This record gives sequence, structure tokens and C-alpha cells, in this order.
Amino acid sequence: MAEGTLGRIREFGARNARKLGPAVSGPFLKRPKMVKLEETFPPRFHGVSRSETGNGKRLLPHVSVHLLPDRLYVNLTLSFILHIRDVSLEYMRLSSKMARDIVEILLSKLGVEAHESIIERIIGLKTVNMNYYPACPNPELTVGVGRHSDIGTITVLLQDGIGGLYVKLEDDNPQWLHIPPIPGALVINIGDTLQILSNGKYKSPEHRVKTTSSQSRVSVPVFLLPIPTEKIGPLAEVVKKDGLAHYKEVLVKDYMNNFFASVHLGKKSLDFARI
Ligand SMILES: O=C(O)CCC(=O)C(=O)O
Ligand SMILES: [Fe+2]
Repeated sequence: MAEGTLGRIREFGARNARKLGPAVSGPFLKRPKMVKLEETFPPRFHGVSRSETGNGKRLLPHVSVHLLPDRLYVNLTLSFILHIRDVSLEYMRLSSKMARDIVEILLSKLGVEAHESIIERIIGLKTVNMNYYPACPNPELTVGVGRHSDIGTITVLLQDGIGGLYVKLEDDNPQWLHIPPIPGALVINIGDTLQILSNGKYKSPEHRVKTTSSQSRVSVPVFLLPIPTEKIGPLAEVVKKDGLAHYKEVLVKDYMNNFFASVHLGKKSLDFARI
């Protein structure tokens, strides 16, 4: 399934990158150059988006196609994306089952009983992105995906064999560790939501993606997060043990809007909920 999914997306990306690039990057091109180089994520939460890349003159389409569950899919207007919709939704369905098991274990390690209601509350929304990063002749001119932590509860990431994903080690030791692709392995990321829920016990890793000059890369993250109208804050059981809450309760929608309102700035996104 994983190989099939990657293959379909690679083929789709290679075929459509040029078509998608100009279609989605129009408004983006009007921004000042510095912002272009810094900003790498769509300001919108769903739809088709692009990441930037460019050397000032020539735009190299660097496409990130975000597919969401049927319910929200209406926002996707480029109909040719429908060709890979089914394969990615099937992949999302399978991988979210496994992610749910991991979330249950992580909750139980916190001393929280993983009732159906809490699970639904914290991973009620599942989304899948299909990232196609074309090879960039001069990777130094592109950002790939800028440094950020994922905002949801947990992310299951499938990557092909090219590599380029880096995770930052401790804040006081700002070193970037390459996460090498391992055949058959998935990368599991804790997101900001789980950091908040666990009152900081689980930490969302800061990560970024660099492109290569010779080969395109495909990755498929499945994000599990609370629905936007949900509120998140440290879980009562954890706060009781810790004696105080390090985060305040926030509306998921507000957290997302704050995250997508600016360029990626590492873990600054968490300041929105920090006490
Ligand atoms: O492409 C990757 O390996 C990771 C992409 C990523 O960090 C994201 O979509 O949040
Ligand atoms: Fe990410």
C-alpha cells in the first residue's frame, strides 16, 4: 500500500507540478522576495497549496497537495487531483488506525484512561497531505518546508527513499538530525496538541525539509488532530499530578489560525497557548 501510494503521488506530481505551480502560487508571487524565501507553508489550512522556491527569476514549482476527508474536500477545486484522491484517502484510513493505537498508549502512559470520548475529542479530524518536492537545481535557494512543529495530536509520515527530513535536537543544542528513510518504516511525530494535552511531557519536535538538486521527493503525512471547534488544554489528570498547568485552554481553530497566519518560526506556535 505504502509503495503504491508513493508511486502514484510521484507520478502525479511529476506530471502536474508545472500545472499546479502557477495555478496556486499567483498570490504568493506578489509578496516581497524575503518572505518568499522564508515562508514555506500555505496560509490556509486546506485546499491546494504550494511551497515556494525560486531564484528570483524562474519559479520552480514546489507543490504540496493537501487532501482532506470528503467532508471538507469541497474546497479542492482542481479536478485533476481527483485521480489520486482515493489512494490517499485509503492510505489515511489505514494509517490512522495505527495512529489511534499509539495515542491510546501515550495517554495511558500519562495515567489517562483512553476512553472513546477522549480519543474522539483529540483525534476527531484526520487529514492527509501529499507532498511532491521537485528536484531543485540549487537547493540552497529553496527552503523545502521551513522549521515548524506539527500542530495536531500526532502525525504519521510516509517518506520515499530520497531523504531530506531533519529534526532539531534539544533547543539548547541547535543541531539538525537527518531522519534517514528506512524501507517499510513510518515516522511518527508528536504534535503541539499532544504537547499541550500532556502539559509538556510529550514534546512536538521541530523539523524541516530540504530538497535535493538531483531527485524529486514524495512524502505523505497523515495528521490526526481535534476538530477546529474543540478546545484543548492540559488534561486534568496530568495537571493534578504536576500541580500546575503550563498551557491555557485554547480553541483549536484559534490555534490553527495563529499558526497559519505567519511564516514558520520553529516552535513559536506554542507560545499561543503557553501560560
Ligand atoms: O516532507 C516531509 O518529510 C515532512 C513534511 C512536513 O513536515 C509536514 O507536512 O508537516
Ligand atoms: Fe511537519
